[in-house]
Amino acid sequence: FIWLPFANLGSMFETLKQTAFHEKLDFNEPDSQYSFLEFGKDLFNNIGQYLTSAIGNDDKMKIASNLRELFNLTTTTVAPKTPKRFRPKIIPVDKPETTTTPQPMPTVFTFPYTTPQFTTSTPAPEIPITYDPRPRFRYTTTTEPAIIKFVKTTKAPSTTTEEMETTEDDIIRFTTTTQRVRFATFSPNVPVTTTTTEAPTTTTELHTTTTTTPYTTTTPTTTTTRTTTTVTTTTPETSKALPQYQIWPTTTRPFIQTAKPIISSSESFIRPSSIIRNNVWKKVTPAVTPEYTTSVFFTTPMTTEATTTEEPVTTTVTYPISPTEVPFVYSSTAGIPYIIKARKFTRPPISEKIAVTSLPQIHKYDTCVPDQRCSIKLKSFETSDPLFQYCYSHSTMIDNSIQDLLRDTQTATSLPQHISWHSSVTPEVVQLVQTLMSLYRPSRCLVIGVFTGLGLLGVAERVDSRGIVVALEHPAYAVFWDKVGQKHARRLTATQMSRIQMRTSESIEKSLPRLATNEPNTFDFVFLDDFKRENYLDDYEHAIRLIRSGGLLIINQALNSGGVMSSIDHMTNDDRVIRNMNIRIKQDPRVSASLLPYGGGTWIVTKN
Ligand SMILES: C[S@@+](CC[C@H](N)C(=O)[O-])C[C@H]1O[C@@H](n2cnc3c(N)ncnc32)[C@H](O)[C@@H]1O
Repeated sequence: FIWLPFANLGSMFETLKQTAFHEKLDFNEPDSQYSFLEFGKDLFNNIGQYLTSAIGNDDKMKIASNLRELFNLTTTTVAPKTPKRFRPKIIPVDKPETTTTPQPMPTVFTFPYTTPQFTTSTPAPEIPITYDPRPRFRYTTTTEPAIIKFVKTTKAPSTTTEEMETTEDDIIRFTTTTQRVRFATFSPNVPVTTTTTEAPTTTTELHTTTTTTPYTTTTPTTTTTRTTTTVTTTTPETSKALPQYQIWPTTTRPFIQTAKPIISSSESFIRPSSIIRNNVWKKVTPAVTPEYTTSVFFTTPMTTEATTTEEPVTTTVTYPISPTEVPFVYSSTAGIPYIIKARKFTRPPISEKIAVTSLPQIHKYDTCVPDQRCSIKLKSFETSDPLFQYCYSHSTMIDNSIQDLLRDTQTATSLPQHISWHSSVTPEVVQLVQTLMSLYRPSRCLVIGVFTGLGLLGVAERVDSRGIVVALEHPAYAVFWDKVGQKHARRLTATQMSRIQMRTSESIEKSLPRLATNEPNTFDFVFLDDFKRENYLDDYEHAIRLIRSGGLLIINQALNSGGVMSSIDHMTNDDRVIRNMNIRIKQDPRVSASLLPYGGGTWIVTKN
């Protein structure tokens, strides 16, 4: 009674009455402790008004006590109400998470490290972390079925033979294409040297045969002369057709291919033997090798011309043409059929400009420049810093097939403008992933972002023999795995290959939350290497939900080429998101994590 507000006793009694009503207490019962409410309301109203106007607070308390005695009221403790139904705690989604706990001042050394000095011009304020811990998408379906893809490719050298009829008047012009690959060697304190290597070539040979067949009609005897030219194309084995180079020699310095192939053309003219008479291309068999697609175009109809000779003549002429990696065979005479061989997938026609601009730029690891976006090159592709080169070159060498895949990624065609082979994970990170995976052989692995599959194959090699590797990729970019990565997946055993579950039916923004909703806490290992860095914060949250306690998460490209250290004015959007993610990981009580300045910046995160 005395705890209630004292301003207006009348309304106070009204309130009590309401309470009693809600508690289902009958205040009209004479025995009820609330029975005074009904009769005393008006009386107390008057007393209340009097008290309010006439006396001070202390006196009010005394009077209240007297009134209690007067009406023989006992103070009873009312049991707290049990909540009628569960009310979930509402977590603010957009509010920034801030740490309010004051950090003790370090005495001996500073940890975590202080803000770098180079950002003094505009001190970077803390960027609010806006992340939504709830799944964005709710799906009722179960996990989508695994799509397991197998590739079967042949890599043996192949020879194809095409036969055609031709004539001496016809000048057959062969455009031969030489591929030269420039690549540079660089290592600590050694200037860049550029070497040019001739790519092994395909040889084409012409064998011309003329057969004259007599046949009898009327006098005189008529014979048909038919000239056949055989074009034999020999394609060397793919692996030999590409220049050999190594990324991680264990004993010598790193030797990195940095340039793309330059294609130059030369022409040679061949006049077939004078015996050849007929201008007829009789038969053209498309040369289909595993590496080539051949298109055959005919622009003239087949004709035969009969001439009179005494006896059949057979002659063979051989024209070796070398090099002809991508031969164009056609006639100088209009209307003569020609053959165009489509270019090999891994050998795109690359303009001189691209080849020249792709020569390596040597970056030394350095501090950032004030008033600019910070750009630090740390990847083995880019740095010539002695420390990093030493570390990278002394790391265990990744196997040849991963080097081959990297090389094919470098020369792969049809890369959209915004993707280059630089999007590929670096070999040193694949090495790091494999080393960590060897420690505890995870069973259920997830690779977010596949591209040509360098990381995916690295993971597939180390996954436990009973495990699986789920790989998420955008449908629009799945082509790189299909066309480049899968070719190299043949080095995996059939069981290793069958462990890869490629999911490319929807974008990561959809597939990852769905997976996190359906299969939380089930993955032993997650490799996050998404191209869309603006999703990194969300991806991190989903990845943490997916990983079991004790599981491992590796995040590639966590420094965004140093951009995360820029002052706020010079940050790109991606820099901001990755910086927020880094802050989030630093503050995340669920994990224990280390950020290494290795590759493009690598997070090693374990879930507690
Ligand atoms: C940096 S690359 C991954 C490199 C790869 N981990 C490797 O081992 O070389 C990023 C990949 O994420 C994919 N990606 C980007 N945005 C995506 C999205 N929204 N959904 C699905 N995949 C996406 C891109 O297609 C690209 O292949």
